[in-house]
Amino acid sequence: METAIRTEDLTKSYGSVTALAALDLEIRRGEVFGYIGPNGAGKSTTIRLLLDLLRPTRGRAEILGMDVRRRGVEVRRRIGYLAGELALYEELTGRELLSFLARLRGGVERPYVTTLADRFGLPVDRPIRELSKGNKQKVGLIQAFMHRPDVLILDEPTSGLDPLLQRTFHELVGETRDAGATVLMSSHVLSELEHVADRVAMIRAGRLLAVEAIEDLKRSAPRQVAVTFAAPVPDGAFASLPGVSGVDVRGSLARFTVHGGMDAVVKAIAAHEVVSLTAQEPELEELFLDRYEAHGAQGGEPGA
Ligand SMILES: Nc1ncnc2c1ncn2[C@@H]1O[C@H](COP(=O)(O)OP(=O)(O)OP(=O)(O)O)[C@@H](O)[C@H]1O
Repeated sequence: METAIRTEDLTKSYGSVTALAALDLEIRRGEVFGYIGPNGAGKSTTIRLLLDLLRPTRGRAEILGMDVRRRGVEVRRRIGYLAGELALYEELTGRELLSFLARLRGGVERPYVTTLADRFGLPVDRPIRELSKGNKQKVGLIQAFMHRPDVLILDEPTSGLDPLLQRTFHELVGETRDAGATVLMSSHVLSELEHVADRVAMIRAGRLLAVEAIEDLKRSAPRQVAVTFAAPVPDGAFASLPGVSGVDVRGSLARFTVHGGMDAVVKAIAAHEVVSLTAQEPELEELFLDRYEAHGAQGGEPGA
């Protein structure tokens, strides 16, 4: 397995406040990695340490095998970065700013910049200062993607984007991953990541709680099943099946919860004539929140 981003014992303290505590993270090449946590959890701190915009109190970070402190210039050439708080040259138009940044970077294909601007529907000829938050975010996203970097590090990329544009963004992330790039993106809500991320790390109060594959989260999550049969089924029909709980059979309508694989359930259902069936996907957000609560933490801010 090739590693795109690795941190070892990465720690940042501000006086007695530990913004990030001993983070060990390994992000594979070619994966989309979500980084989620509530406000103040330490997401931006991690990202700023990776970009070498902050100096760690302890520990180190590597991108594409290069130490981010010692080889910062080389590292930055290979990455695209979207800051959580954008600072753009307000007097320039989007087109002017993007050409300026493209010249600074070098190696940018102009037609690709135009394609990205068209995809996001950026009004390229208006001064940045006149743009809405969402339109400014588009400029930030385009400059992060335009040189087709090997690694993208995006702090709250969907902030300010409407649902349609979020989809455009997700499609772009998918294509970029398929082309072999690695994407690290932060968010404070899982629903923004679940359609696009391969794995998700949860951070809270500066500490990494868990790293999970979205697929595993979904697979292990309980599903609510409701089946309407053509004729009444026996009361105890599904109670003894593996992973089934909370069975409620009323005449021809059966409801229950399934944990794990659905195979035995589907086969048992198929023994009867089925009129309709729904199996509700769980809200992953809730699953995550359950886990947060299990850790007993309340707020996102680290303790002193
Ligand atoms: N310069 C600083 N001085 C003191 N404390 C700081 C400083 N920068 C960040 N912190 C603290 O570090 C913690 C982590 O902040 P960080 O910005 O990384 O959180 P975040 O997860 O990105 O949150 P958000 O979703 O609100 O952006 C917070 O408690 C914050 O108050």
